Amino acid sequence: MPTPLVDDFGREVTGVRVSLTDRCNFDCVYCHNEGLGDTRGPMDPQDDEMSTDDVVRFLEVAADFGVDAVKFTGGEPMLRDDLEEIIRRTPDSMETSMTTNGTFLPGRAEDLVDAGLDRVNVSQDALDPEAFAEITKSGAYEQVLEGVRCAVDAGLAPVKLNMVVFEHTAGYVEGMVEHVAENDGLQLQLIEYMPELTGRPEWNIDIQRVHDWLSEIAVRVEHREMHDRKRYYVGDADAASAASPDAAGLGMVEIVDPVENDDFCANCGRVRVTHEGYLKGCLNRNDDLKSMGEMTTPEIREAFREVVSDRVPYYGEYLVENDRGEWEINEEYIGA
Ligand SMILES: Nc1nc2c(ncn2[C@@H]2O[C@H](COP(=O)(O)OP(=O)(O)OP(=O)(O)O)[C@@H](O)[C@H]2O)c(=O)[nH]1
Ligand SMILES: C[S@@+](CC[C@H](N)C(=O)[O-])C[C@H]1O[C@@H](n2cnc3c(N)ncnc32)[C@H](O)[C@@H]1O
Ligand code: SF4
Ligand code: SF4
Repeated sequence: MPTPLVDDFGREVTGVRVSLTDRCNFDCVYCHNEGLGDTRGPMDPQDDEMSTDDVVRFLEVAADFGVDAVKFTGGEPMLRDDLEEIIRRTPDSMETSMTTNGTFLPGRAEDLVDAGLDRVNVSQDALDPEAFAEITKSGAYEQVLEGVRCAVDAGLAPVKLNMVVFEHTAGYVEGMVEHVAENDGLQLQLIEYMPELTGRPEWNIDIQRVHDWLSEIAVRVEHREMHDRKRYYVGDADAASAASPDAAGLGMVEIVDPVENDDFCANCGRVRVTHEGYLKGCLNRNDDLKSMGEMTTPEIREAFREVVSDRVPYYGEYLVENDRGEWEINEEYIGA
């Protein structure tokens, strides 16, 4: 296995997140679209998207640089008809996962597994059709639940449910935690609402309150190496001694809390790729986009080395805290 590249802050790059499209059939009120703004627009395939061959060539280079995991995302990655082919052609050395809104999983989940998909995260912000409709601007609640069932049936358990915690969803957190504790094959990922790219800071809620509550009810707590994320195991205390964290009665709840969190950024080892084929060192930045040119293998290699060498932690380096406790751009990077 090749040795991963390391950036100037000692962070090994072991994962890539590839946005396959910025099209989407939802219009979630909070959507950061992986840092690229609005998903609204035509739903048909667009000329600006990387071709199947481009994506595969990129993944081959990443694998040569020791990257061992890829996450396909978007927009809605399942709007790509060639998704199965991309997954089939992903290097075997990589763990292959996808984050999706779930609507297209019915009828396709098995094909994705056959193609080599290892894991899936499905966004589900509430167990309430009305709240779901208000957040996603879609009426596809039942379709998403069916999508989750199909993913479990196709062998993708544990399926991670992604829930953004913000003003509209705070009241549904407890119900979602119970839901994953009571149902085998599900895990929950509570994502702190990130206002950096969407505006609306008034929707923030204090994620520390969720940590505190989970610490009280959890039977076990772990730290994940990536981002130093906390994982809480909740449910039947007797199940705590069970060998598998997915044992019946024990649900795993992971918190993704990147906002103003320099520990999170200090443990961030993933490079991003936009649907148009630009490399990006950080979700929150658009001033570090790097073209891969015509996407030949040598050009991709060169751009990959450059993006890694230019990566900096967003909180703690790109943004620094001033005397008043406010985060401001480190002047080193202004106009960089
Ligand atoms: N700022 C920031 N946010 C992140 C990062 N990784 C994940 N997130 C947030 O968490 C959301 C969900 O991430 P996913 O792509 O579903 O999965 P993941 O948690 O990153 O990865 P797995 O746990 O391996 O499936 C992202 O869309 C972001 O909002 C990161 O590196 N930086
Ligand atoms: C941009 S979506 C793309 C994949 C797919 N369309 C989906 O919704 O799962 C990836 C993840 O980002 C999360 N997300 C989007 N905007 C966010 C924000 N402002 N803060 C935190 N998470 C956000 C979504 O909930 C989703 O889980
Ligand atoms: S489904 Fe995903 S990409 Fe689409 S609007 Fe919602 S969060 Fe954004
Ligand atoms: S540096 Fe921080 S904000 Fe940027 S992608 Fe990594 S964890 Fe997210």
